[in-house]
Amino acid sequence: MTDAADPAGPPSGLPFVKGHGTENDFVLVPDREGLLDLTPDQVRALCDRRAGIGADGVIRVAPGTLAPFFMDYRNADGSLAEMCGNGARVFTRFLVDAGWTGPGPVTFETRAGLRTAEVGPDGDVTVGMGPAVLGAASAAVVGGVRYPGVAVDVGNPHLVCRLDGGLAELAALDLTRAPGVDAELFPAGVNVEFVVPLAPDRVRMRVHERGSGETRSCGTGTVAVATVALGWAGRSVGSVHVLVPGGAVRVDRTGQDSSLTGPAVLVATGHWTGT
Ligand SMILES: N[C@@H](CCC[C@H](N)C(=O)O)C(=O)O
Repeated sequence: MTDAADPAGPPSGLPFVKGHGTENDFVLVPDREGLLDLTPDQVRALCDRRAGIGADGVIRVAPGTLAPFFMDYRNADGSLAEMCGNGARVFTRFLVDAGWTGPGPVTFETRAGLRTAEVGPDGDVTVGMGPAVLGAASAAVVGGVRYPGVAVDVGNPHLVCRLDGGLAELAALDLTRAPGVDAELFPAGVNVEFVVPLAPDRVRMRVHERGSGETRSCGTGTVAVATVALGWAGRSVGSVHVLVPGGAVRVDRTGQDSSLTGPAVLVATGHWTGT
């Protein structure tokens, strides 16, 4: 019998915490000393929903060089990403609940730069998401149908496509495979959002994430979508409620910068004894 299977013995394996933000789920690996070197194979094994813990991505909670903490985010396929909005909320929830930081604002490093986040009185977490910058017009192809869209850089790449066929068209999209995109415009891949406007300040979306497939939510994606949706209403600032399969978040855009507010929940802790 191994230690991990023996309730009387000390736990062995890699300590982890499982959490999610609007059902975009993550395995967090606390690494306070910055000693761990996660391999792409380990990330894939942790994210495996049948043979592992199961998640859309892995977040190593590590020390930063420009700030006390570094959010080291990896997609489920083992690839690195610059930023993860839902992950940033869950990362903040972990830092506060674990006592690594106090209840006030906390600044941490991501591959897209420094971000500041805070747990609000209602338990929701607000993250300063930095600039969201509109790019070129492009399109995504799903099931042979071409959906026009626009590129948005939120630190990571997005393509936001508006659907005019309403919620039925959104629900019918087959996102089990990656949408076809312009590989020259997106040489490092892209996260693709499909959006239906519901009101000037309310939209519903689905997303196919680079490196993870269809997920129940994407925080950077909601910021990209809100930026584009405000433009449809002839605005560049304001608040947008974004409904995703896993819940709802609010994006507040002030100038080029945005903040993202929504839930962040830790659901389990344990020791991973896989390889
Ligand atoms: N789910 C995340 C985004 C994660 C990274 C993305 N898949 C990429 O490769 O850019 C979010 O909540 O923002």
